[in-house]
Amino acid sequence: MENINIVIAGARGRMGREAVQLVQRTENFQLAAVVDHKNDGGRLSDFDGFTGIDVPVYTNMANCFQEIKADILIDLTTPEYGMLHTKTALEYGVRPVVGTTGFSKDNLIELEALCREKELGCIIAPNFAIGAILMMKFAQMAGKYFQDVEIIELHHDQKLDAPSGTAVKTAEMIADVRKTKLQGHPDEKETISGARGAQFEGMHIHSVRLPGLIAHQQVMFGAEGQTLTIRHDSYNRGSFMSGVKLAVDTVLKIDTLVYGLENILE
Ligand SMILES: NC(=O)C1=CN([C@@H]2O[C@H](COP(=O)(O)OP(=O)(O)OC[C@H]3O[C@@H](n4cnc5c(N)ncnc54)[C@H](O)[C@@H]3O)[C@@H](O)[C@H]2O)C=CC1
Ligand SMILES: O=C(O)C1=N[C@H](C(=O)O)C[C@H](O)C1
Repeated sequence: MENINIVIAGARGRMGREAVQLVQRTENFQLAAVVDHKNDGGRLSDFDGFTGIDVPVYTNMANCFQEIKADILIDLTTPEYGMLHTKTALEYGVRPVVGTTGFSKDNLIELEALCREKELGCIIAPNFAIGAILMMKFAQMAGKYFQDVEIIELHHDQKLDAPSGTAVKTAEMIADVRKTKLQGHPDEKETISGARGAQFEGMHIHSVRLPGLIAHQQVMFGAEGQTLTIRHDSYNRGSFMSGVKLAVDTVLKIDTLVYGLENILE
């Protein structure tokens, strides 16, 4: 089995640390470098928690790809930098696996075109947890039969984006099959702004942020005399890693943009 050379952006973050561990313990995965917002020219081992992981740190993605042979970029940063990193990777012939959430529709359209132009694969996965993918697929199945749905996503209070990428993706998947409906009473009024949450094609999305939580989502459907609740819980960030591995293995074999792990799960 040939080695796969991987660069991780955001390696010192909550997800990045877990991804470094995944790469370290996977036989043919090789950590080539990391991209951080500080310590350019340093080594990852300079930072707490990375003893013995002696790879270079870059603050500039283009400089990194000019000096390092890489097959894959794993990006776990912020939407602004994630987009820049993903475009730079594709420009340098490196295939991105992106877990960073908060990309806009326009971002996805731009990246799809760039993948086509470069004939390179790129996987953008709002959620790498297999259970979360199933939750989204089950919610999509239910959305065909229930027009009334509310999405409640619950995350740790250090999360920057709301609603979560998973909630947006879930709403998009349901919208693909659901007959459009503006939910709730036509005359309903928020006496405190935001009480009914965000709206996506008439569906409501509610974002809960609390210390103690990791990543959770429940999709509630209602109809005459019944409700259906589909829920997924990630209790630790290890829950995302089998999906990251699947994405790395798969992105090498494709030459288009894939948005959502459900599209590659067999
Ligand atoms: N797809 C999935 O399954 C999951 C996705 N996420 C997403 O991953 C992203 C990161 O989440 P966390 O690890 O919780 O956040 P975090 O805040 O712990 O980590 C982000 C890291 O990115 C680094 N960073 C910021 N700007 C940078 C730059 N210009 N260059 C390089 N590194 C930079 C920060 O220093 C930090 O170490 C978020 O967008 C989050 O929504 C999180 C969990 C699961
Ligand atoms: O920031 C997080 O933690 C998570 N982000 C992703 C999202 O926005 O959906 C995936 C997971 O929910 C954890």
